[in-house]
Amino acid sequence: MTSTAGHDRDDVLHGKPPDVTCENLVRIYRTEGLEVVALQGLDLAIARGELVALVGASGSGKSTLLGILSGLDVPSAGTARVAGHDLSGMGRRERLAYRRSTVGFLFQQAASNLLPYLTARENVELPMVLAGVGRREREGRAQDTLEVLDIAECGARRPGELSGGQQQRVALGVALANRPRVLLADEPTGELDTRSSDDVFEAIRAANRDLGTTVLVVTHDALVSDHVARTVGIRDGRTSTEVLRRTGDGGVEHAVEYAVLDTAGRLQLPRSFTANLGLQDRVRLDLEPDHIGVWPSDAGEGSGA
Ligand SMILES: Nc1ncnc2c1ncn2[C@@H]1O[C@H](COP(=O)(O)OP(=O)(O)OP(=O)(O)O)[C@@H](O)[C@H]1O
Repeated sequence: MTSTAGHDRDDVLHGKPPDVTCENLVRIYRTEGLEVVALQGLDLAIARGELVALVGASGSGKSTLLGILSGLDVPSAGTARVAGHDLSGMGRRERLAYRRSTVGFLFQQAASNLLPYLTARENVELPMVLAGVGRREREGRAQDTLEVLDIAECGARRPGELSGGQQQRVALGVALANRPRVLLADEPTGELDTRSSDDVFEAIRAANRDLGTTVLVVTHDALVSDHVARTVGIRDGRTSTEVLRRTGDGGVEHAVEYAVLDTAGRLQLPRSFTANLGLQDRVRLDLEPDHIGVWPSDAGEGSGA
């Protein structure tokens, strides 16, 4: 078992300080007298320079988490920190600066937010113009960005003259223009065919590798979630599982699925396990020298192991 919160999980964080830290994050929506607990004590740590996929069923809290990390929403309780910013304590000015330069965003239909009368290059330069970056620096950075994302040949074309995948990569260039520490992507390949998805995911990987951008990508796309070193599963507003992939000797990839043990010692047992053994309400735990046994409450003493 492994946990993702805190600063001492070297196997997950590779010894680097985290860029994203959520501890016991809670978000409660109150509408018409009803309370929805969208995040219920979520823990997550993402190291600087990591690329992490976040997966989970509809309603599990993924968009709520991205809303908080993007600085649009604030948690009801718990802490969220991104690149040194405490997201619950930011004033208006810090929040604006945070959204402008610390985080970048890429959405499913990001391409539709490109300005149609500007070329790809001008679209990428626009956030730098707004941030007051000088012309020479702007042009150099736009060129670098287009090259890293493999769309340099599209620089002079307008969005209407580009494929869906190319448009999405230009949108990624816009998100990266001011060199954010962290990129938050919400279903960035959701609307694309396999080939274009591949290109967009490769561009995200290139940003992570060549620009050092820390990436959190929410996805239903197995092409993405099965090809990152770390996939975090979220269930009922908590991180519940993690799949870590390592390439071993001979280039063979190993994927190991872990349950997440949070800072309070809680873990979520997979539904298939609890259903299979009829576990509900309460279970009996036995501490063994190297593992913990979990039995149905009505199982006889000393069973199992
Ligand atoms: N503004 C809101 N007001 C009330 N409840 C909300 C609001 N936004 C989300 N919720 C509820 O919070 C829970 C988590 O929703 P969220 O949108 O974060 O899930 P999600 O994992 O992103 O789902 P999807 O994959 O469908 O986008 C759901 O029960 C949802 O109905």
